[in-house]
Amino acid sequence: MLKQQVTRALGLMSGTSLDGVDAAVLDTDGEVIHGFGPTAFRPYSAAERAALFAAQGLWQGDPQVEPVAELIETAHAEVMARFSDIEIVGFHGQTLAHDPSAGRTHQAGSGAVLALVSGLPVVWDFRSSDVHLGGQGAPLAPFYHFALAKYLGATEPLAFLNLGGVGNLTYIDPRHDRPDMPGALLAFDTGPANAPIDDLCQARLGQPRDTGGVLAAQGTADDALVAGYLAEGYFRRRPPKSLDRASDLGDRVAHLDTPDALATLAACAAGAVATGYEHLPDPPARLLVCGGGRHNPELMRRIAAAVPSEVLPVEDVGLDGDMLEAQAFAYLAVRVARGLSTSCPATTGVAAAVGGGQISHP
Ligand SMILES: Nc1ncnc2c1ncn2[C@@H]1O[C@H](COP(=O)(O)OP(=O)(O)OP(=O)(O)O)[C@@H](O)[C@H]1O
Ligand SMILES: CC(=O)N[C@H]1[C@@H]2OC[C@@H](O2)[C@@H](O)[C@@H]1O[C@H](C)C(=O)O
Repeated sequence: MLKQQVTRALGLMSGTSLDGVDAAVLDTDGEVIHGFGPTAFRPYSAAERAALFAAQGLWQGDPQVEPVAELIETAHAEVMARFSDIEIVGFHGQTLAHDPSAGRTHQAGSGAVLALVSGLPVVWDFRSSDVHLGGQGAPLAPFYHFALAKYLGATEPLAFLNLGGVGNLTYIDPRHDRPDMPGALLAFDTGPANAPIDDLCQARLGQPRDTGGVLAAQGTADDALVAGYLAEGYFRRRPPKSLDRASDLGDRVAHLDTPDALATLAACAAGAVATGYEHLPDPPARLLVCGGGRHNPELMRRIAAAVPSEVLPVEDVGLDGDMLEAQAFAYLAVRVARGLSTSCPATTGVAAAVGGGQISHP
């Protein structure tokens, strides 16, 4: 087991938006953040994206997974080769399927292969033990968000919002000493965020996203559709709770023209965040936003209008919003190596604080 020492860890994240592999170096002992290192992004080609999209819903053991896992491992090996002086790697893999109610989650790609390729210890399969113990298996970034709140010197509750393919919200009370203490954290997936927007753009326009939210800004949201959607079970259910990439939002907006459909999807994503606030102990003064959705001004405008917090991209407090999740898996890798927990009842609903992930050595 790793001793309590500052370790240079590389985190690798390939998220539900299927845009590419984020890679970021973090210096940490698994508790305190000591510094941030270099970062890299390795985009998926259109063909790789299409293969990952087609593989959504596949479980471990399906023969169709093998070529997709190879694609994922190759892309990650390429980006790992750009780094030096790394001591340990946190490899998230690519979520292909997620059904915590059945105790199952699937992050494709083998950390054992990457350990052999890189010659480094690789921590991976972060979510399985959590779902085996009755947890949602997600979100896992909250323990890192807690460490970031300490790093920022926060003394009052604040929240982080990640706007990836799916959105997730973490409420932090930094007056607590440890992330797994009751009251220190509350976290959950808010709802679909960029994934339905990207899928609609891909299907109708052959482009991967609504860059800058330009099209959504030209449309009018169908407020009745948004209100009906947000009245449904998931949004009302108390956390912990998590989501798969899949949603039926594309079908729901199929009758709308493209700008109106995109405005409606942005309103659903923003409304899901605002509805999520109903589950927080108190509205935090500041909502710090990371993930690709913060590059979409239309999404950010709608969130700022819908929540009683100051809404800021994490860059406003000196962090890197494109690399925060990759840093999170660097942080969690060091925690796993030190035998520390990576989730707790308030973040995933797991029965007790648990450390996820297995370690593969070269
Ligand atoms: N300039 C931009 N304008 C609009 N949207 C953007 C822009 N840049 C990125 N995005 C959106 O952000 C997405 C990528 O976000 P991010 O990398 O945070 O997601 P992810 O980590 O893959 O997902 P998750 O957090 O759900 O695992 C893109 O797919 C796109 O929808
Ligand atoms: C099953 C899965 O991969 N979930 C992702 C997804 O993308 C965003 C949201 O849904 C979050 O719950 C999680 O990722 C981040 C990194 C997390 O675990 O914190």
